[in-house]
Amino acid sequence: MREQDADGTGPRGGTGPEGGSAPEDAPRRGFSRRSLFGLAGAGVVVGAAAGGAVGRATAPDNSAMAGTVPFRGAHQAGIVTAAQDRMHFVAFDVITDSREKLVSLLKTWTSMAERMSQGLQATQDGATGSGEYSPPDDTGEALGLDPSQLTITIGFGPGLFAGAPVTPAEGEGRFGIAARKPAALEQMPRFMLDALDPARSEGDLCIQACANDPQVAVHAVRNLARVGFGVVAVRWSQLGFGRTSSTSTGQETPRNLFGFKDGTRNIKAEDTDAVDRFIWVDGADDQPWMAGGSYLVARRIRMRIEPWDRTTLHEQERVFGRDKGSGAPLGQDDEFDPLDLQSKGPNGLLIDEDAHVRLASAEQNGGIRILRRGYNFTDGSDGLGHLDAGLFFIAYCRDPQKQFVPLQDALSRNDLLNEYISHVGSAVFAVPPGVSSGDDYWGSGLFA
Ligand SMILES: C=CC1=C(C)c2cc3[nH]c(cc4nc(cc5[nH]c(cc1n2)c(C)c5CCC(=O)O)C(CCC(=O)O)=C4C)c(C)c3C=C
Ligand SMILES: [Fe+2]
Repeated sequence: MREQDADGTGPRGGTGPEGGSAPEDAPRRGFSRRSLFGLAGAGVVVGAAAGGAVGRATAPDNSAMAGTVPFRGAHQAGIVTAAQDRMHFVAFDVITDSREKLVSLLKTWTSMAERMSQGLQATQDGATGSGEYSPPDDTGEALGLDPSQLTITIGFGPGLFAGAPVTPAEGEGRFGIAARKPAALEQMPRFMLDALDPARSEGDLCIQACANDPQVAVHAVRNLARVGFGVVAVRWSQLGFGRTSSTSTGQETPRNLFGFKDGTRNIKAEDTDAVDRFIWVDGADDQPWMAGGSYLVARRIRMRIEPWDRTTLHEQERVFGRDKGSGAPLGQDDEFDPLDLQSKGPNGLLIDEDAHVRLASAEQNGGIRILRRGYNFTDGSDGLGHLDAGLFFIAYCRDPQKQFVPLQDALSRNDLLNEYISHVGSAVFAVPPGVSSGDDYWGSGLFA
């Protein structure tokens, strides 16, 4: 992150705020301590892969640190963007009833998010430019760090549309937008075995910051939260340290904390038919302001790693229906071999009737698919001698009621995985389309 940009228009050599900049266009940053480590890390991964050893699928290489992801476009970044290695997710309560203050914050956030995605400080004055007698405009912990493919994605929760109006307004609700609430934006129903903690659930707004450097993601969330003082309050937040799915065919499939490859049959950005069909909202679906947007479902899923670690390999593979080493469907050889749900061995179905992949498959669910973009987490201890570890599951879909809800309903009833997991947090957000040119801002269509 550069200390200050000279003209406020974007990074040197970049394509400006409209086009964003591709990784190749990113500003050259010299050899900081961090980028030397990045190069060394890349070397190790390449070397290991060439030797046939098991490398770290999610290790960031130098280009992953230096690159920027375009902020503007028809869709927000951070959805079909190749999943970065780190995440900081935060849900906010809006604590004002002033529509004007909320809109003003959304405009400020848009400008800051665009700058930070470009590897710039949150504002032009930054950490040191607003004089000795004012609090710095940027908190400073990302100074000297690379952009790290930071993406910042915003979502609007159901609560934003609700509440009694303070002053009579067009569409009712506390911000006059109740009539614009999409039908798809309903809180999740209660699923079987849900053990939800209200303090880790719901929220009026969310920010998903993903990057290949954890400090870059945390810096982004922290600075947005900082300027939201008096308008928003942090309700809950979650750090994620390793992606649990691939969203691009160019990415190696990572592993979750149960040690299994996760994301093999995820929707990939290159499959544009599936992306259009299952992720992006169409203008005719419901509320026109959501055209080009999507819906985000977040589930904090605790994974009982201690009993899992005492379970035999055979049982672990039966639970998922896949081979632990290769990731292949049981009965097949390679990770990407087709899932044959009918194939039988001497003891019956090779993929158990209640195996996770069977119950979650499109074949078993009327063709439904979702985009998975989750992260591993460990958050200290549960106070009972266990690690509080799990998967912060993030799904993007065109209509959560028609995609996530039936899928999770089926899983919650019969999934063999249920013995080892527990859903402890839940939230849903409408993710508006991307920001276009000029003065456009996050949610402009909703507040127009
Ligand atoms: C409601 C949706 C899903 C939840 C919740 C969920 C939790 C969950 N999943 C794993 C690990 C794996 N999931 C895999 C596949 C898979 N999972 C879902 C959906 C949910 N998972 C889908 C739609 C699929 C794809 C099914 C298919 O079509 O084959 C896999 C296998 C590899 C892969 O394809 O990704 C693993 C492994 C965990 C650990 C977990 C909760 C903690
Ligand atoms: Fe899954």
